[in-house]
Amino acid sequence: MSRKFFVGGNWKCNGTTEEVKKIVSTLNEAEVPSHDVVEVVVSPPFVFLTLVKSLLRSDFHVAAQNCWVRKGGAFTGEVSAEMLVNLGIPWVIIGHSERRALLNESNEFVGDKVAYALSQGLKVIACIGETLEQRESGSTMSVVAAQTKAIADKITNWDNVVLAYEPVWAIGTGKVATPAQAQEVHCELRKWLSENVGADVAASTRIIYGGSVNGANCQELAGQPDVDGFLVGGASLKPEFVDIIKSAT
Ligand SMILES: CCCS(=O)(=O)CCC(=O)O
Repeated sequence: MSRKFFVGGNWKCNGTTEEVKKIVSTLNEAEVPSHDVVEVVVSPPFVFLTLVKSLLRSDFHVAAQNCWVRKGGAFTGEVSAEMLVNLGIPWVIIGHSERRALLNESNEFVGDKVAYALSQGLKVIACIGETLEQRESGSTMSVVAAQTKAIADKITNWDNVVLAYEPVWAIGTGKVATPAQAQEVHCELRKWLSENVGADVAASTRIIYGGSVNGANCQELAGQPDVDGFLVGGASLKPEFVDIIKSAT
């Protein structure tokens, strides 16, 4: 089964109105493979979501960088899944390592959030990944399997889930996993899905890589059989994001 390549751009907490308009203009003018070949989603800060959605080309889509998902209303400062649906924002990133580490979002809480976001009609980029300490102790696969299990325990339909493997030690550090390291984890994750969820889900679920992807390393990473795309940080704010989109194989 072929899996459509997926390239997400996580702008994190960056940009002014003018800078956002400039990035969108660059994306709107870019010549990229058709949407049948690559699915492109950009994720601006909440405050720019509707502006980007209103200006972005129709074959690219917008994602929120998180959403609050618990019945009984959202905490001050949060944006609920329902609000994103109301605004016509189709995608949301959930479980990013920065939220897991800094806001203590547990595996179970992330699983609940993924399930609730899907139940509201959102499509989810679900992030998993190990820390440097966990990798150096040899527990990478047990960590990412536990994170994936916490999601699998709460959902039955994976059609609108993209799994994003983010080695925490590669985020914002300039350190990138080697293609072999990324392929090894992606392959093991697909095997875990096959053994614990089902062969069809394993074959169809996009597993994308995130962690210091740029225009120079994207081709080799994209050439790995179980790397189905990227979630790109800093480079997604630069024109080289177009080169990363073009790395779709
Ligand atoms: C899977 C999340 C990756 S991300 O969105 O944090 C980008 C990280 C980077 O490119 O440094």
